[in-house]
Amino acid sequence: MLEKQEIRNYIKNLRMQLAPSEHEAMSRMIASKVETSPEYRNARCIYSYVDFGNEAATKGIIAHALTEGKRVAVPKVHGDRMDFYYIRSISELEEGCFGVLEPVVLDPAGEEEALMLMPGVAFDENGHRIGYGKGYYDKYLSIHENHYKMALAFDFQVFSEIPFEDTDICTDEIITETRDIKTGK
Ligand SMILES: Nc1nc2c(c(=O)[nH]1)N(C=O)[C@@H](CNc1ccc(C(=O)N[C@@H](CCC(=O)O)C(=O)O)cc1)CN2
Ligand SMILES: Nc1ncnc2c1ncn2[C@@H]1O[C@H](COP(=O)(O)OP(=O)(O)OP(=O)(O)O)[C@@H](O)[C@H]1O
Repeated sequence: MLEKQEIRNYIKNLRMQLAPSEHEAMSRMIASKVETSPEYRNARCIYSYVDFGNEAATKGIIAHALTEGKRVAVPKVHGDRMDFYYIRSISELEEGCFGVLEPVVLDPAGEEEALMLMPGVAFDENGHRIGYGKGYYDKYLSIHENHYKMALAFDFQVFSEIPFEDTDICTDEIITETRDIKTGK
Protein backbone atom coordinates (compact mmCIF):
# COMPACT_ATOMS: atom_id res chain seq x y z
CA MET A 1 0.00 0.00 0.00
CA LEU A 2 1.22 3.54 -0.70
CA GLU A 3 2.06 5.79 2.26
CA LYS A 4 -0.34 8.61 3.15
CA GLN A 5 2.07 11.29 1.94
CA GLU A 6 2.59 9.54 -1.40
CA ILE A 7 -1.17 9.35 -1.86
CA ARG A 8 -1.55 13.05 -0.99
CA ASN A 9 1.09 14.05 -3.54
CA TYR A 10 -0.31 11.75 -6.22
CA ILE A 11 -3.88 13.03 -5.86
CA LYS A 12 -2.99 16.70 -5.49
CA ASN A 13 -1.02 16.37 -8.71
CA LEU A 14 -3.96 14.77 -10.55
CA ARG A 15 -6.33 17.39 -9.17
CA MET A 16 -4.06 20.21 -10.33
CA GLN A 17 -4.13 18.82 -13.85
CA LEU A 18 -7.91 19.06 -14.16
CA ALA A 19 -8.97 21.56 -16.80
CA PRO A 20 -11.41 24.16 -15.43
CA SER A 21 -14.14 22.76 -17.72
CA GLU A 22 -13.58 19.20 -16.41
CA HIS A 23 -13.56 20.39 -12.81
CA GLU A 24 -16.78 22.29 -13.37
CA ALA A 25 -18.54 19.46 -15.21
CA MET A 26 -17.61 16.81 -12.62
CA SER A 27 -18.44 19.14 -9.73
CA ARG A 28 -21.84 19.83 -11.27
CA MET A 29 -22.58 16.10 -11.48
CA ILE A 30 -21.63 15.68 -7.83
CA ALA A 31 -23.70 18.71 -6.77
CA SER A 32 -26.77 17.41 -8.55
CA LYS A 33 -26.45 14.04 -6.81
CA VAL A 34 -26.08 15.76 -3.45
CA GLU A 35 -29.07 18.01 -4.06
CA THR A 36 -31.33 15.10 -5.00
CA SER A 37 -30.22 12.83 -2.13
CA PRO A 38 -32.70 12.15 0.68
CA GLU A 39 -30.11 13.25 3.26
CA TYR A 40 -29.86 16.67 1.62
CA ARG A 41 -33.58 17.03 0.98
CA ASN A 42 -34.37 16.20 4.61
CA ALA A 43 -31.57 18.30 6.10
CA ARG A 44 -32.53 21.57 7.73
CA CYS A 45 -28.87 22.41 8.14
CA ILE A 46 -25.80 21.73 6.00
CA TYR A 47 -22.26 21.88 7.39
CA SER A 48 -20.16 22.33 4.27
CA TYR A 49 -16.55 22.99 3.40
CA VAL A 50 -15.86 25.83 0.98
CA ASP A 51 -13.88 24.32 -1.88
CA PHE A 52 -10.38 25.47 -2.73
CA GLY A 53 -7.56 24.19 -4.92
CA ASN A 54 -9.68 22.00 -7.23
CA GLU A 55 -11.58 20.15 -4.49
CA ALA A 56 -15.08 19.09 -5.60
CA ALA A 57 -16.95 22.40 -5.72
CA THR A 58 -19.46 23.26 -3.00
CA LYS A 59 -20.25 26.93 -3.58
CA GLY A 60 -23.20 26.06 -5.85
CA ILE A 61 -24.56 23.62 -3.25
CA ILE A 62 -24.20 26.25 -0.53
CA ALA A 63 -26.06 28.82 -2.64
CA HIS A 64 -28.76 26.25 -3.47
CA ALA A 65 -29.21 25.32 0.20
CA LEU A 66 -29.51 28.97 1.23
CA THR A 67 -32.15 29.69 -1.42
CA GLU A 68 -34.09 26.65 -0.20
CA GLY A 69 -34.10 28.13 3.30
CA LYS A 70 -31.68 25.63 4.81
CA ARG A 71 -29.19 26.81 7.39
CA VAL A 72 -25.59 26.62 6.20
CA ALA A 73 -22.46 26.54 8.37
CA VAL A 74 -18.85 26.55 7.15
CA PRO A 75 -15.56 25.90 8.96
CA LYS A 76 -13.01 28.34 10.31
CA VAL A 77 -9.66 27.19 11.64
CA HIS A 78 -8.42 28.44 15.03
CA GLY A 79 -4.92 27.13 15.64
CA ASP A 80 -5.17 23.35 15.76
CA ARG A 81 -8.98 23.32 15.95
CA MET A 82 -11.82 24.09 13.60
CA ASP A 83 -15.34 25.31 14.31
CA PHE A 84 -18.43 25.91 12.18
CA TYR A 85 -20.26 29.24 11.75
CA TYR A 86 -23.55 30.04 10.06
CA ILE A 87 -23.46 32.11 6.90
CA ARG A 88 -26.37 33.83 5.19
CA SER A 89 -24.62 34.38 1.88
CA ILE A 90 -21.48 33.33 0.03
CA SER A 91 -20.43 36.98 0.20
CA GLU A 92 -19.83 36.58 3.96
CA LEU A 93 -16.59 34.72 3.22
CA GLU A 94 -13.03 36.00 3.05
CA GLU A 95 -9.70 34.34 2.44
CA GLY A 96 -8.38 32.99 5.74
CA CYS A 97 -6.19 30.16 6.92
CA PHE A 98 -4.20 28.41 4.14
CA GLY A 99 -6.01 30.51 1.51
CA VAL A 100 -9.37 28.82 2.21
CA LEU A 101 -12.46 31.08 2.20
CA GLU A 102 -13.71 31.39 5.79
CA PRO A 103 -16.68 33.16 7.44
CA VAL A 104 -16.14 36.79 8.50
CA VAL A 105 -19.25 37.01 10.68
CA LEU A 106 -18.71 34.61 13.59
CA ASP A 107 -22.15 33.21 14.40
CA PRO A 108 -21.34 29.80 15.98
CA ALA A 109 -23.36 26.88 14.66
CA GLY A 110 -24.55 24.52 17.35
CA GLU A 111 -26.28 21.70 15.46
CA GLU A 112 -25.38 18.15 16.36
CA GLU A 113 -27.21 16.30 13.58
CA ALA A 114 -26.53 18.23 10.41
CA LEU A 115 -25.56 16.96 6.97
CA MET A 116 -21.78 17.31 6.88
CA LEU A 117 -20.27 17.71 3.40
CA MET A 118 -16.68 16.57 3.88
CA PRO A 119 -13.61 17.47 1.84
CA GLY A 120 -10.67 15.13 1.47
CA VAL A 121 -7.69 14.25 -0.63
CA ALA A 122 -8.29 10.48 -0.81
CA PHE A 123 -10.90 8.00 0.43
CA ASP A 124 -11.37 4.28 0.45
CA GLU A 125 -14.50 2.22 -0.02
CA ASN A 126 -14.73 1.61 3.75
CA GLY A 127 -15.00 5.37 4.35
CA HIS A 128 -11.45 6.02 5.51
CA ARG A 129 -10.23 9.47 4.63
CA ILE A 130 -6.93 11.24 4.07
CA GLY A 131 -6.96 15.03 4.30
CA TYR A 132 -4.19 17.59 4.44
CA GLY A 133 -2.65 15.92 7.47
CA LYS A 134 -3.66 18.30 10.25
CA GLY A 135 -6.46 16.13 11.67
CA TYR A 136 -9.01 19.00 11.81
CA TYR A 137 -11.98 16.89 10.74
CA ASP A 138 -11.01 13.91 12.89
CA LYS A 139 -10.69 16.12 15.97
CA TYR A 140 -13.96 17.92 15.26
CA LEU A 141 -15.90 14.72 14.53
CA SER A 142 -14.54 12.93 17.59
CA ILE A 143 -16.58 15.36 19.72
CA HIS A 144 -19.51 15.90 17.31
CA GLU A 145 -20.41 12.33 16.45
CA ASN A 146 -23.94 12.58 15.14
CA HIS A 147 -23.57 14.43 11.87
CA TYR A 148 -24.28 12.49 8.68
CA LYS A 149 -20.92 12.48 6.94
CA MET A 150 -21.15 12.75 3.15
CA ALA A 151 -17.77 13.10 1.42
CA LEU A 152 -17.53 14.72 -2.02
CA ALA A 153 -14.73 13.58 -4.30
CA PHE A 154 -13.82 12.80 -7.88
CA ASP A 155 -13.56 9.13 -8.93
CA PHE A 156 -9.76 9.25 -9.03
CA GLN A 157 -9.71 10.11 -5.30
CA VAL A 158 -11.37 6.83 -4.27
CA PHE A 159 -9.19 3.76 -3.63
CA SER A 160 -10.15 0.26 -2.54
CA GLU A 161 -7.92 0.64 0.51
CA ILE A 162 -5.82 3.43 2.06
CA PRO A 163 -3.74 3.55 5.28
CA PHE A 164 -5.58 4.77 8.38
CA GLU A 165 -5.11 5.52 12.10
CA ASP A 166 -7.25 4.65 15.13
CA THR A 167 -8.31 8.30 15.39
CA ASP A 168 -9.69 8.46 11.81
CA ILE A 169 -13.43 8.98 11.61
CA CYS A 170 -15.04 7.22 8.65
CA THR A 171 -17.46 8.91 6.28
CA ASP A 172 -20.96 7.45 5.93
CA GLU A 173 -21.15 8.02 2.19
CA ILE A 174 -18.92 9.13 -0.68
CA ILE A 175 -20.41 10.87 -3.71
CA THR A 176 -18.36 11.11 -6.90
CA GLU A 177 -19.32 12.09 -10.44
CA THR A 178 -20.24 8.46 -11.23
CA ARG A 179 -20.63 6.68 -7.89
CA ASP A 180 -22.59 6.83 -4.66
CA ILE A 181 -20.76 4.70 -2.09
CA LYS A 182 -22.56 3.95 1.18
CA THR A 183 -19.73 2.77 3.41
CA GLY A 184 -21.88 1.20 6.11
CA LYS A 185 -19.58 2.54 8.88
N1 LIG B 1 -12.09 23.45 1.57
C1 LIG B 1 -11.58 22.99 2.69
N2 LIG B 1 -11.73 23.69 3.81
C2 LIG B 1 -11.19 23.22 4.96
C3 LIG B 1 -10.44 22.03 4.98
C4 LIG B 1 -10.28 21.30 3.76
O1 LIG B 1 -9.67 20.24 3.69
N3 LIG B 1 -10.87 21.83 2.65
N4 LIG B 1 -9.90 21.62 6.16
C5 LIG B 1 -9.64 20.30 6.50
O2 LIG B 1 -8.94 19.99 7.41
C6 LIG B 1 -9.61 22.65 7.15
C7 LIG B 1 -8.41 23.44 6.70
N5 LIG B 1 -7.30 22.58 6.64
C8 LIG B 1 -6.19 22.71 5.88
C9 LIG B 1 -5.06 22.12 6.36
C10 LIG B 1 -3.88 22.23 5.69
C11 LIG B 1 -3.82 22.91 4.49
C12 LIG B 1 -2.51 22.98 3.79
O3 LIG B 1 -1.56 22.35 4.20
N6 LIG B 1 -2.41 23.74 2.75
C13 LIG B 1 -1.19 23.82 1.98
C14 LIG B 1 -1.47 23.68 0.52
C15 LIG B 1 -2.49 22.63 0.19
C16 LIG B 1 -2.03 21.82 -0.96
O4 LIG B 1 -0.97 21.20 -0.85
O5 LIG B 1 -2.74 21.80 -1.99
C17 LIG B 1 -0.53 25.16 2.23
O6 LIG B 1 -1.25 26.15 2.49
O7 LIG B 1 0.69 25.19 2.16
C18 LIG B 1 -4.98 23.46 3.99
C19 LIG B 1 -6.17 23.36 4.68
C20 LIG B 1 -10.83 23.52 7.31
N7 LIG B 1 -11.32 23.98 6.05
N1 LIG C 1 -9.33 13.05 17.83
C1 LIG C 1 -8.07 13.48 17.77
N2 LIG C 1 -7.49 14.07 18.85
C2 LIG C 1 -6.22 14.49 18.79
N3 LIG C 1 -5.44 14.38 17.70
C3 LIG C 1 -5.95 13.82 16.61
C4 LIG C 1 -7.29 13.34 16.58
N4 LIG C 1 -7.54 12.85 15.34
C5 LIG C 1 -6.40 13.01 14.63
N5 LIG C 1 -5.44 13.58 15.39
C6 LIG C 1 -4.06 13.88 14.96
O1 LIG C 1 -4.03 14.74 13.83
C7 LIG C 1 -2.88 14.46 13.00
C8 LIG C 1 -3.25 14.32 11.56
O2 LIG C 1 -4.13 13.22 11.36
P1 LIG C 1 -4.41 12.60 9.91
O3 LIG C 1 -3.15 12.23 9.23
O4 LIG C 1 -5.46 11.56 10.08
O5 LIG C 1 -4.99 13.91 9.18
P2 LIG C 1 -5.90 14.06 7.90
O6 LIG C 1 -7.17 13.32 8.09
O7 LIG C 1 -5.08 13.72 6.71
O8 LIG C 1 -6.13 15.66 7.91
P3 LIG C 1 -7.42 16.62 7.99
O9 LIG C 1 -8.43 16.02 8.94
O10 LIG C 1 -6.88 17.94 8.47
O11 LIG C 1 -7.97 16.77 6.64
C9 LIG C 1 -2.29 13.17 13.56
O12 LIG C 1 -1.12 13.53 14.28
C10 LIG C 1 -3.37 12.63 14.47
O13 LIG C 1 -2.82 11.90 15.54
